[in-house]
This record gives sequence, structure tokens and C-alpha cells, in this order.
Amino acid sequence: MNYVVQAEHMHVRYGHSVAVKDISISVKEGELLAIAGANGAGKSTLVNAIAGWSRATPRVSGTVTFKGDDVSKLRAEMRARRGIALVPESRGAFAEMTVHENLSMVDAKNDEGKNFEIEDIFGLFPRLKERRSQQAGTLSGGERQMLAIGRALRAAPSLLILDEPSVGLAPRLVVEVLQHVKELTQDGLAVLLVEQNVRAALEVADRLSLIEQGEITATGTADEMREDDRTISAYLGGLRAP
Ligand SMILES: Nc1ncnc2c1ncn2[C@@H]1O[C@H](COP(=O)(O)OP(=O)(O)OP(=O)(O)O)[C@@H](O)[C@H]1O
Repeated sequence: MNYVVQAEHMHVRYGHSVAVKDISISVKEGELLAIAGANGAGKSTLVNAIAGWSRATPRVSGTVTFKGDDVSKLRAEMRARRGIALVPESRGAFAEMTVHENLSMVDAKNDEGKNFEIEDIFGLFPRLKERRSQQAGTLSGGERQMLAIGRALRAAPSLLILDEPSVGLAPRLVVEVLQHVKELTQDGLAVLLVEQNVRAALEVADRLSLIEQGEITATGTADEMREDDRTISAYLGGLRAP
């Protein structure tokens, strides 16, 4: 198995409160694993711990193995250089700068010296090319999400972690953004997708895991999860996904 990332026994606490309880997940080359769950379930905390980021000072234990190496002790910047790219929910583009400037200013070299040229990013997201001179702050939500993904891709990551890319997007744009993400897996990129919209996630995911109160309560292939009674009643409004 070509695992890109294996996170084992991840346990994260904020003070006395445990946000992630002994979770193990892994993603293979070219695979898209979706993590779904309600607000506050621990999704962001889990993926931040894998990338080495945090919004505060959580206590993290567990092992993150990335392309065969233990990166658990590395800082976020070092993990990023190894090829772990995280697009946070806030997306993080510079509003006053143009699309092109936002893509130019990224430190695009990874440890292997590989990167995506801006024209490659425009090839993936033609809408960004059309808007290359537009200020990022004036882009639509979907376009801003594409820009955030484009920025993350510049350093040619092996693992792309997307934290709720569909937040604030119209349903049509959610599908468009997720389809672009899905296309990227065809070249071997591993994707870890945090998504509250389970229906949308099941359209593109190879596997889906549900998190409730910091624990994985169900996991399976997209086909299995479409038939899973708990998923259907809790996340698909009682209706089976098409
Ligand atoms: N910096 C922090 N300090 C204390 N508690 C925190 C902190 N960040 C998150 N938490 C708590 O940890 C739990 C998990 O939060 P997390 O943001 O990981 O959930 P989530 O599943 O990503 O939620 P959402 O879908 O709303 O973004 C929540 O109870 C949250 O209040």
C-alpha cells in the first residue's frame, strides 16, 4: 500500500477538554478521504494536528507518518516543506492583492525542489486565469476557495488537506470546487477533505469517516456510507444519497 499519510492514535486536548480521542486515519496515494461531523466534533483539530498547526496550544499526542517518515515532532512549516498542504477554513488569501500576486508570493519550493508554475494553476482553474488581475477580496466565495487551493498547490504537495471548502458557497459552486479537487487525485495527490456537507463529500470521496465528539463512529467506502443507516439518518436527512 502506498500510504501518503498515516496518523495513529491522535489525541488532542485543550486544557482539560479532550477534542480528539485516539483517532487513527490514513490516506493512500490518489485517494480522497472525507471527514464529516457536526460543529465542534473535532474535525479541524484533527487535521490541524496532522499538519502541525493549531489555533491555540493544544496538547497533541500520536504519530504522524508522512511518506514513510515520522513527522510528529516537526513544526508546521517543516511538514509543509515535506509536502503537507493545509487550506484552513479561513482560506487566507490577501484581499488587497490580485489573484496573480497572491499566487506569486507563495514560497513555492518544497524539499524536493518541485513546484507548480502559476500557469499550471491557471490550467487547473481557468476561472482564476480570467481573473488574474482582479483583487482577491472581490472574488466570489468559490473563486476565493479556488485561489486558496491554488496557493496550496504551488509547492506541489503530496497531501492536500482542505478544511470545509464548501463553507459559504452556493451548492453549484461546492460541486465545482470539489470536482476540481477530485481531478487532482488522478495524478496521485492524496486529499483529506473536512466537510459538513456529507452529500457533497460522498460525490467525490473514496472513503468517508464520521467524527462525533472527538471519536470516529463510522468509516467506510463512499458506497458503504451511502447505505449506512446512521449516516443516512444523521447526515442525509433520512434520504439515501443518489
Ligand atoms: N483553541 C481552543 N481552545 C479550547 N477549545 C477549543 C479550541 N479550539 C477548538 N476547541 C474545542 O474543541 C472541540 C473541537 O473543535 P473543532 O474546531 O476541531 O471542531 P470542528 O469539528 O472542526 O467544528 P466546526 O465544523 O464547527 O468547524 C470543540 O468543542 C471546540 O470548542
